[in-house]
Amino acid sequence: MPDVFKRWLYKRWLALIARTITLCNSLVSALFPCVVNAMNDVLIKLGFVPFFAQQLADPVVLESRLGRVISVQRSVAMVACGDQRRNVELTLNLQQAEPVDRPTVGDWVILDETHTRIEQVLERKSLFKRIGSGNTTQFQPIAANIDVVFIVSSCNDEFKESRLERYLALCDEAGAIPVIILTKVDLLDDAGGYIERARSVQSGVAVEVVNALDPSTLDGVKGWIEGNSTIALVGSSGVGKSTLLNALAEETLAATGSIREDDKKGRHTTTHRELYFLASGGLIIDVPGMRELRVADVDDALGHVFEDIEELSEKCRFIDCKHMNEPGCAVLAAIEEGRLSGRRLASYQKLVRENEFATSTLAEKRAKDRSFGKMVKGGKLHKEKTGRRGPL
Ligand SMILES: Nc1nc2c(ncn2[C@@H]2O[C@H](COP(=O)(O)OP(=O)(O)OP(=O)(O)O)[C@@H](O)[C@H]2O)c(=O)[nH]1
Ligand SMILES: [Zn+2]
Repeated sequence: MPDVFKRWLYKRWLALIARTITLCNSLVSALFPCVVNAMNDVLIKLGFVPFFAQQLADPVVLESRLGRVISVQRSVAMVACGDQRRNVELTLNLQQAEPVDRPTVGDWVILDETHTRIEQVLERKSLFKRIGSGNTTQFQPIAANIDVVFIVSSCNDEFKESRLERYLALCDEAGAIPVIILTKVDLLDDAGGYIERARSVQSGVAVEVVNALDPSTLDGVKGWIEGNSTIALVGSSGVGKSTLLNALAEETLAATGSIREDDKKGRHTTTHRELYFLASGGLIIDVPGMRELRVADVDDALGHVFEDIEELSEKCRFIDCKHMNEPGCAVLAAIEEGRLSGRRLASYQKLVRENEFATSTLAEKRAKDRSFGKMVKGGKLHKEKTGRRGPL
């Protein structure tokens, strides 16, 4: 399928999702007027859709105790609740939950009756997550309930195909639509080479090119912000995420900082994740540049991002071909003939290895946690029984 057609399909797909959401909203209003009274404009501007309404049995919760997480600092979260912003604590249960189950930016949450604590996190419709940095093998949630991810990269030495492939795999796993945004196009005579390279990282992926300092170049990017959709801005420090956010918002919402001249790296100006509201509609989560972006559970996602390699490997002589030096390897033949780059195969193999290792470590950990949970439960049960026996 030609790339232009795939990009067109992506845009149509986004428009279809927006229309479906509007249609669902109308259906819910016709069928459940009380729910919809509560699903007022404010909630809808916060990105509320029927997917979340279905999880709430009590309309009172909808009216007064539902909120969207704007930012989280340790055990305190800033939550948009109606027209107000509240600093609320996480309950002890949530503080002790697995990191991935704790509230994160973009989550819909239910507060307790005093509006001082988060009681529950609603099921997410999407979640961008990575394996946390350091020695951990736990998922760290980055942004929840996002529709589109702007993967930002600049037209200079920072640009790396392998980094984009990693972001694309995480985005696919998250269940969001990826758009690669190339910034700093004003510093080049011709950005054609960067555009070509960006398009080569996933068949049909959308690529937009901007000078984030010049609002007149942003029409293509704005086309991806439909209604009250939520967008996550990800990419290395210094690529211009906060600059782009400010330009889209037409006001200074986030601080920006200069980059180092020698290696074009940023200075990690943005230090925490935060959800911002655009006056024109739409919500944007600015994510600080992440030094490490480890993947897990991206088996299917790698199949989508590296569709070309997976298609070629079906023609390899051996079904378990690793494309190292096996005879009859269709992938190596494609490299030999210049139809595939060696860099892309190396990047694919690296991600496959990393994914296999991290996914099996996670599975082991989950199994251990389950058996530990059973042991604790067993012990508690025993105590309760002993307690009840009392006088014996
Ligand atoms: N010439 C030019 N400079 C840009 C562009 N986008 C951003 N910059 C500059 O690049 C520098 C870094 O921009 P930021 O917006 O702070 O980058 P960031 O991605 O938010 O960085 P972190 O907050 O550290 O993650 C600033 O000096 C911006 O003015 C662009 O399109 N063209
Ligand atoms: Zn092969």
